[in-house]
Amino acid sequence: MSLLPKTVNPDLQKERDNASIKAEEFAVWWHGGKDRLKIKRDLELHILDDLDEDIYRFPNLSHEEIYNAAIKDFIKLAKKIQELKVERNYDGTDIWPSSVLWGAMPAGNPLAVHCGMVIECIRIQGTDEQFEKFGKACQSFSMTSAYAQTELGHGTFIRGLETRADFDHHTDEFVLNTPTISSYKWWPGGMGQSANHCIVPANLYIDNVCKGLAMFVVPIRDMETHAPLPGVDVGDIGKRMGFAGVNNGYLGLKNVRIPRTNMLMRHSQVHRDGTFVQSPVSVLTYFTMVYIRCLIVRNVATQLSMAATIATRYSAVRRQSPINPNEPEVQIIDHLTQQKKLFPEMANSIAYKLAFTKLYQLYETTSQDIKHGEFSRLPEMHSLSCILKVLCTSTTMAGVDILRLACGGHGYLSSSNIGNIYLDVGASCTYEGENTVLLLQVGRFLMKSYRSALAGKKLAPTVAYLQNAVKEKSLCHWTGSWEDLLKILQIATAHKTHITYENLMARLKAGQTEAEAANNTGIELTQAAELHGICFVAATFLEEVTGPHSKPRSPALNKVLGNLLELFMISTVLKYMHEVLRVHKLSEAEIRSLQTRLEDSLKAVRPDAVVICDGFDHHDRNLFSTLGSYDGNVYERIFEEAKRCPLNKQPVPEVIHTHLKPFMKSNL
Ligand SMILES: CCCCCCCCCCCCCCCCCCCCCC(=O)SCCNC(=O)CCNC(=O)[C@H](O)C(C)(C)COP(=O)(O)OP(=O)(O)OC[C@H]1O[C@@H](n2cnc3c(N)ncnc32)[C@H](O)[C@@H]1OP(=O)(O)O
Ligand SMILES: Cc1cc2nc3c(=O)[nH]c(=O)nc-3n(C[C@H](O)[C@H](O)[C@H](O)COP(=O)(O)OP(=O)(O)OC[C@H]3O[C@@H](n4cnc5c(N)ncnc54)[C@H](O)[C@@H]3O)c2cc1C
Repeated sequence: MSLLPKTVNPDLQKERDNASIKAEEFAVWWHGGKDRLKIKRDLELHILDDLDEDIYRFPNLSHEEIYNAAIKDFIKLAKKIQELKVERNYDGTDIWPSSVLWGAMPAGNPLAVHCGMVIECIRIQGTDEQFEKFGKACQSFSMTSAYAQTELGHGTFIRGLETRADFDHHTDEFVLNTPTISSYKWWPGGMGQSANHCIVPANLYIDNVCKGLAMFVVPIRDMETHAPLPGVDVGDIGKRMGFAGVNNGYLGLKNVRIPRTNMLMRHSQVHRDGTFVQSPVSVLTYFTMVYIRCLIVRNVATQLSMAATIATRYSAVRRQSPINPNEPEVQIIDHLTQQKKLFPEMANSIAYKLAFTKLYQLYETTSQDIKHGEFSRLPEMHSLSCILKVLCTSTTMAGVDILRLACGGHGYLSSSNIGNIYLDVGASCTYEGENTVLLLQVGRFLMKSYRSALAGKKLAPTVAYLQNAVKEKSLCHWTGSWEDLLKILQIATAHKTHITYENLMARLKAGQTEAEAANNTGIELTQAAELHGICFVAATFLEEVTGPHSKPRSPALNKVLGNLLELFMISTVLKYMHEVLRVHKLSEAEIRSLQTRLEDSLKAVRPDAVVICDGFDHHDRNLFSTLGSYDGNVYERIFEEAKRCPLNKQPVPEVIHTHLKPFMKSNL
């Protein structure tokens, strides 16, 4: 019998009653309007309510059981979404790469890469005819696929990939091989047993001359029997730290033949006579990664808001220690240090979600440009998607752990679901470009931009601030306004960029090659990149709160957003104070006033913390947390989950009879 009360925990109810805004108003803003919020809720209602609950307890299952359950759940979801016939997600992205659906599959989704990455890859890299043939088959699931780029020996350094595709003039085919153990494809999501096709990036050879990287649609399993095709060695790579149901796989190819027309040929082509037509821009092969990096920002910001919701609701329900002796124990959310753990992470999730919206607009413009043969936005797009992917994933990984600590011992329970979120987010720091490697890419872009700024050339919009900041070595007058806080961060970034540039040049002058100098300047390049990203995120947040709004907001909601912005700006400037002080000598009194503002902003957020999290509007089934459900009946849920533990099924487990008792007896 369920112990769960039908009522909401009174402390949580009190929070909702006394807040300055209604959660609904925040939810409408957060989801970009009433219509979009409705799409999300309809989708959740349609897909979540009759899903099998057991998958949420997947830590109790074996690797194989998790995979089986994940496949079955995916099919249920897919059928329901097909019934709905919705095409766009609430944030304007395609319905398939949807963060709502992501949350519905807590052990991971063996066809996430198929839905989220491969379909877009075929759209970007394939011709319209190829999309008709392969893309549509993926959309309808008559074909299932994986994106098989990474090899056992190379993930980061794509130019080092060893898989080769040789053109056979006689048969009009490509012959694919992974000639060494290190060239085995390793890691692709869904490749183990789920996919019957792969997109394989491989080096293209014509008459034994390498033409560079191209992408090939390679059937790996029989369309009828699903058995591996001749020459294909495929399987699951074994348990990962997280991503339990994702079916990450390995793949070896030995003389596997595919028709020439299975090479994705939007940007480069091989004709029947073997003529090779080069892509107008070689890095277009990398553009699918740009797309996924954008989606990761949205996904991970959502995961941070999930963890923040769990920890904040729990902190409103949990009582521990009085603040004033002789008074009752307070809700732990009233301890100021607890607020410092919770609220900055709420603000971070908002900041990155807003940054995603801007990033995605740039992605859509850049994609349109590419279709029309215009490539000038690519470097900026690449740099921005890299830095936001890095900052959002690393901030979230650290933030989720802080939120876990904020839940004390119970945060460590598997049933809090924070551990699972942490492991998912941890993977995102590595996949789709390891974070340090991506920071170095951004550092490289900053060096180029700085050189252009020194030459008085026009810079790309997201680095345009460097131009002024280069001239303005410090702030003339410090008022401490949000605009000043942003400006000081920008000047600190320009300074960091400047000294990094100087050090790079000094190394070049001393005779180091460009590559050696870049390697030796790596630490500063990554630091400059991080600061640059922070400036973008801060500017976006500031613009949202103070700029002209497309949809009018109530003064109360504006105040709440202003409180969160204040917390974000002050926390950020304090975090990077060591860089700020290099360009502006803030006085002791000015620094103290920032500390006071930090404390005040926490207090300002406090009354609305629960409704802000309610406004993130996470369905209980997505959170699936004993600590974070809407009704706040924490202790009853923890108790119920303990009772469900498989070990408690019998009062005395078999192993006690067979081992522990005999051992105890032997020691009598
Ligand atoms: C029914 C329910 C349905 C539910 C559906 C539910 C669906 C739910 C879905 C939910 C949502 C989905 C969430 C995701 C989930 C994902 C899961 C996990 C996926 C993980 C997938 C992967 O993990 S897949 C492998 C990714 N693997 C990398 O990520 C390798 C990194 N490695 C590099 O990326 C390059 O290797 C590296 C370092 C740049 C050097 O490359 P390199 O050495 O060749 O190049 P250089 O450094 O020399 O650079 C030469 C010049 O190229 C420029 N440039 C470089 N890249 C450029 C680029 N991309 N665009 C433009 N320009 C670029 C550069 O800026 C230079 O420009 P310049 O010369 O002007 O300075
Ligand atoms: C959960 C998960 C899912 C994945 N899914 C897919 C998928 O679907 N398809 C796919 O193709 N791949 C997939 N991958 C692979 C993933 O893309 C790679 O692991 C990732 O790109 C990192 O590459 P790597 O493993 O070679 O790391 P490495 O590059 O070997 O990194 C190891 C260390 O070396 C450092 N390093 C490497 N190069 C440099 C450099 N140039 N400068 C400075 N430091 C450097 C890194 O910073 C890091 O500290 C997945 C990985 C994971 C973990």
